[in-house]
Amino acid sequence: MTGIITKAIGGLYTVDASDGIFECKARGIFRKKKISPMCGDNVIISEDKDGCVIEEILPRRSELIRPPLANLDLLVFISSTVEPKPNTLLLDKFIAIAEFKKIKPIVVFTKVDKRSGDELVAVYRSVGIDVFECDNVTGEGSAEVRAALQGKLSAFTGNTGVGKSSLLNNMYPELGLATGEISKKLGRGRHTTRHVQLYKLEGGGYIADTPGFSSFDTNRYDIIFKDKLADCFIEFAEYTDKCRFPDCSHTKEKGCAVIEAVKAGKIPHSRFDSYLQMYEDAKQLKEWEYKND
Ligand SMILES: Nc1nc2c(ncn2[C@@H]2O[C@H](COP(=O)(O)OP(=O)(O)OP(=O)(O)O)[C@@H](O)[C@H]2O)c(=O)[nH]1
Ligand SMILES: [Zn+2]
Repeated sequence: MTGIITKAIGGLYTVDASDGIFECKARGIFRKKKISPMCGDNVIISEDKDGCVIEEILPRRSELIRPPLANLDLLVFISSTVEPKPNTLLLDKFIAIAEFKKIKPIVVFTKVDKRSGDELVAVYRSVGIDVFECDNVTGEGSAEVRAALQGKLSAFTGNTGVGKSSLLNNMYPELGLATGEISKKLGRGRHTTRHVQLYKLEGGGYIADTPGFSSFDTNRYDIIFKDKLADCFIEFAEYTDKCRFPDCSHTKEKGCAVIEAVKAGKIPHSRFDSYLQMYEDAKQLKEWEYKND
């Protein structure tokens, strides 16, 4: 039987399989190989008189270590247009990390009833990122986000107060009804538990409750090597091979095609500013400090 791990606590795994939900232990072989099953893992399980066992972990599409989560398809970044104020540097940091991890980033601007998100939306759309606008008071925009999440494994992140819970409640009223305070829990700023958990969505897909992941504290997660950073800004791709110097850092060089594109208005200034800032941060770090796990 195959299934997906929806909870992993103390060596006990909850697996959602076609035949139902099973509590499983892992084969000792995993410990020997130093791999441990994670939430989001697709696994093959077997059942005997002693209970259920995870026999095999299928290849991962993506992998996050903190929080431990496999096969995440989408990282959804929620940002308010007003209060708390949008912070493009933090947003770009998270988008870059998602790109680095081969997870698709999605951006949602909330509170558009109070302030238009048009300018921000234009920036991210021009880059080629999927962007949504939501007014969580009326629920406008939530159906579009929900449709984008259908059939995927997604995680939400965003500063406290941006409207994560409100959006989740608008998108999945059934989740709230079925499980009480779940959607509030999913959106909470300060997590009380340390465990990742997946919630199954009606119509297919899962949402990850990722403790500690909801605040924009990127430094605690991953830092991208400076020579890999440009690849994480997807709109740079069509210019980087046109730079005069093959080892161009795209920060100040003569004949840098990326800088030319910024000047010509083809790459948004705010994105380039974020790149420069992140490049500076990456330069400060010694190699052993990187945790590109
Ligand atoms: N006007 C307006 N208010 C909103 C919108 N979305 C959320 N709010 C309000 O903003 C406040 C914070 O919303 P929450 O949904 O609790 O935000 P959160 O991101 O879940 O916050 P944490 O749980 O602290 O992480 C609440 O008072 C909401 O009513 C919106 O689109 N428009
Ligand atoms: Zn360059």
